[in-house]
Amino acid sequence: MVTVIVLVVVLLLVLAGVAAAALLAPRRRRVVPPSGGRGSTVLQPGVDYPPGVGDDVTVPRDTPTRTLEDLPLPGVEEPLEVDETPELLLERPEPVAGRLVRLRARLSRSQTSLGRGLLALLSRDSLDEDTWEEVEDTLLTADVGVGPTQELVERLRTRVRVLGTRSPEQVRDLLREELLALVAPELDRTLATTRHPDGRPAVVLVVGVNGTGKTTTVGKLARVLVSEEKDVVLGAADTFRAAAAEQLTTWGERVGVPTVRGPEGADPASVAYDALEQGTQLEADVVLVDTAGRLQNKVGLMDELGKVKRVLERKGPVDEVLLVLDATTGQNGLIQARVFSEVVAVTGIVLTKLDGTAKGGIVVAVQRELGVPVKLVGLGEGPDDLAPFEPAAFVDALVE
Ligand SMILES: Nc1nc2c(ncn2[C@@H]2O[C@H](COP(=O)(O)OP(=O)(O)OP(=O)(O)O)[C@@H](O)[C@H]2O)c(=O)[nH]1
Repeated sequence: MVTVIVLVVVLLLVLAGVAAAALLAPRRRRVVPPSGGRGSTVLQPGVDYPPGVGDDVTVPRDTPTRTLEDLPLPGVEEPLEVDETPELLLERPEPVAGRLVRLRARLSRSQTSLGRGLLALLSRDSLDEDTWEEVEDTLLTADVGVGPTQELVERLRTRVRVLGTRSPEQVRDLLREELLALVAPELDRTLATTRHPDGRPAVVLVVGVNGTGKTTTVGKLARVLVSEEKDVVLGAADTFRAAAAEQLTTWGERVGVPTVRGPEGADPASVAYDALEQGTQLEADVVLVDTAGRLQNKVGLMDELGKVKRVLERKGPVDEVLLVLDATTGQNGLIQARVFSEVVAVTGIVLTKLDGTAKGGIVVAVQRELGVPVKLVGLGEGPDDLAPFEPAAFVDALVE
């Protein structure tokens, strides 16, 4: 009997406790916003959900009333917010095919002394030692480099001897063949810009000394990729120079490509990583990362570049490391190339400002130096003045 009374009392106490808890608990329906992006905005009681106990029900007068479509659905990930330029205002980049042909006039104009100079020398009736020395000087002046120059002169000497009398056409063909061999047409110059099967975008890291044209090249390359119908995301990891991020954003906006940037002086590696994250979320094909122009003798800065690469590699290997070299700096460019290749494994070279120098021979020298192909050439300041490097078209422009 006593046991029954105790059980009844315990039961009554439990019921009373439950009732009290139900009365005291705030009647608030929690709406959990999806993480990140627009979903992280603060939800307003009375706007987004019915006000509960303890909620401030006074809604600011200027709070926009949200429609049903605006409300985030539970469990539905919202897309990342990307500023988009209206379709009508976007520029249409020029197709890539045949660009080098369009820019050929510029190339041949700047390389007159190399191409025409050699043709004139080799067309002389008798090729004495002085003439061969002039041939050698012409090649060296154009930055072909000592080794390749000696090789070429040797081969030309042999072939001219075999030919005997030569027609201008024969001389041209001979020179074209030999210069082409020197430019190594067999090298693979394709750019790795295809999304990986696991959905990861291709990552292209662009490095080089300041002023060589890195930011401009990233902007131009974005246009090349857009013209190939690729989805691109830009990473402004040049946090050293504030204007660089601005410059890159403008390049992107012109063709509707988003740019990820950080505050001035931010860690470049974290900006690069964020760009890759966004690229992945937006299902982009390629993420192009611009880096700060850094002097090759600043060990700390070079370390920083290594860090950018390592951080990107947490998601998978970096697909391309493009080293931007200014063709007008000649041998100095070679020194830079050597230093950069020690820090990051360079996969391709972009030779800029070839329109403003007679030193086109640097193509040969830098490929020899690094064992890496020149993949792109800059031939002007215009937005579409970047062309894939085509050895045959390049040599034709020299000897035409
Ligand atoms: N003529 C010519 N000028 C070029 C070419 N490429 C780049 N430039 C110019 O070179 C200058 C420097 O280019 P940037 O892209 O700002 O150089 P950067 O390497 O990014 O410089 P930092 O951001 O300081 O590291 C700009 O005035 C470009 O217009 C080219 O192929 N031909």
